[in-house]
Amino acid sequence: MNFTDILQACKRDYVPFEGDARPGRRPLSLADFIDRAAKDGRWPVIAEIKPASPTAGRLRRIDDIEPLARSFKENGACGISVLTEPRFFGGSVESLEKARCGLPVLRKDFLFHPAQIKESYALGADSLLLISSFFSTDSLAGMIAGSRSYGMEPLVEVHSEGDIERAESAGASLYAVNNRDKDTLEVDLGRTARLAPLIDGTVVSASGIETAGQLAEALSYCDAALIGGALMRAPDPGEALRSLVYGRP
Ligand SMILES: O=C(O)c1ccccc1NCC(=O)[C@H](O)[C@H](O)COP(=O)(O)O
Repeated sequence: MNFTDILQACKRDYVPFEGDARPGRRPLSLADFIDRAAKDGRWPVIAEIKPASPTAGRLRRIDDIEPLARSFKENGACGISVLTEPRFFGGSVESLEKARCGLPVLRKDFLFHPAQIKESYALGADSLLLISSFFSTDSLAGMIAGSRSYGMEPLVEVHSEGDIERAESAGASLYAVNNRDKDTLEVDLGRTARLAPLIDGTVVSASGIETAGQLAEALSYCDAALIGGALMRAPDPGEALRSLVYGRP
């Protein structure tokens, strides 16, 4: 089950959003919260809520998202990433609203359709993930512009130099280097070291970061890190986050 398989399944399951966008909400800026954390002397970490994953299976039973999100905020997170894909990640779109706690909430999903931008805004997201390789340059530019029309700066995920070129041409400013291979799903933290220096913008290193040493290494190339599995597997996810955010090796 690789990225392409998951995307195809998401396309098959997709029901177009026809709800109301509930205009008037001003999304929070992930880049601003990343800067703020760095200025406060915290390691900027986006804490991810991920009940399950294709590589790990069931990670954590989460009966109540709200206290988990609050504990991530209290323990120094600069943002909350919420997996909303149900079949492979055990997520739900309702979790976005529940995760709102004064930090920017990222909708982490395999998004592909322009209507999903309005949907993400309506559901309470402050940002949304766009995986560069899923789009042509023109369609990615359209998705980025569409997100900005709702005040959301999308996090554009790259896996290769080609993905970076497409994202730059499409006008991205907030990037995630995903250390997980799209085909094999293997993690290579060296990808952050190779790709982050090629990017002009705010850069987040995502996937496979488990220890304070790995976080420090990632942050020597990037502005922030996105961590899911290591927090979901911990007996106390807030405490695990705290030791990463404040416990510099
Ligand atoms: O997490 C997976 O197993 C996975 C498999 C296939 C496609 C995507 C996958 N994860 C999505 C993510 O990008 C991660 O949840 C995120 O970067 C956090 O990674 P981690 O800290 O390794 O849980």
